[in-house]
Amino acid sequence: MQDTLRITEVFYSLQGETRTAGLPTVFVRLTGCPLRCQYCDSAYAFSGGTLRTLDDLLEQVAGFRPRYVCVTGGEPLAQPNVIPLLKQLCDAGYEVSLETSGALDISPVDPRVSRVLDLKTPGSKEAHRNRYENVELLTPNDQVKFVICSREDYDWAVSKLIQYGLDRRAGEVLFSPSHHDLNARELADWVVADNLPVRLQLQLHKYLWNDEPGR
Ligand SMILES: C[S@@+](CC[C@H](N)C(=O)[O-])C[C@H]1O[C@@H](n2cnc3c(N)ncnc32)[C@H](O)[C@@H]1O
Ligand SMILES: Nc1nc2[nH]cc(C(=O)O)c2c(=O)[nH]1
Ligand code: SF4
Ligand SMILES: [Mg+2]
Repeated sequence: MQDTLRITEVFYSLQGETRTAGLPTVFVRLTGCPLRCQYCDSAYAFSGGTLRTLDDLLEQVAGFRPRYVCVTGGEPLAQPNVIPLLKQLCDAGYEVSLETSGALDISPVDPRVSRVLDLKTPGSKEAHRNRYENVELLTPNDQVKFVICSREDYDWAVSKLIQYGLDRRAGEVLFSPSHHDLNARELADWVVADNLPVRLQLQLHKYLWNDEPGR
């Protein structure tokens, strides 16, 4: 029996988030997540999916001839075989990123991967799942993201930014409005008023393609 992963979708699109926003990227979305963030835009990946071998997945990714590959979900780290997948994607020469809730240990991830650690805010209703040991492991190749639902979430994110010196640990600190919960302009004005060392992130794919799966 070959190593397998449960996969919801593999698609080629423009990266809508993070430091590679706007760049053509292959997305590999793993099925299943132990969290239930109030705002989750990918709930269709909680169940279902198809069991795929690593070889089969690597071959499909190669068919797009990408430079960038983003492994997301669901929660990718909930499937142990994501670790060899990430290594093999790096070995194949792609620039690989991993989107993770940060509820699971990020230490086994290949150091060539840019880990995008989402620190869950109180507004997500899953902040109790944050594994703060992960914060100590961040390097300049990694990114930290806060998805912000309200002014209370913003104040909480600023307190974590200061408490952990996140802008010095990670290569990027991203503040993203929770789509439907918070107006992007309001968040932009707060970031400027407070002169924060963070990047406002808008989900480009939602402006381009609304909320369609596979885009
Ligand atoms: C769908 S999750 C999958 C990866 C992983 N489970 C996680 O939470 O990082 C990918 C990213 O989308 C963000 N996201 C989900 N729903 C969102 C929304 N309504 N508005 C803004 N960002 C959202 C998540 O917070 C996370 O940073
Ligand atoms: N275009 C596009 N960019 C993305 N970046 C992160 C995504 C995700 O769902 O994790 C995503 C997505 O679903 N689509
Ligand atoms: S951890 Fe990620 S996939 Fe899971 S519910 Fe939260 S946003 Fe959705
Ligand atoms: Mg998405």
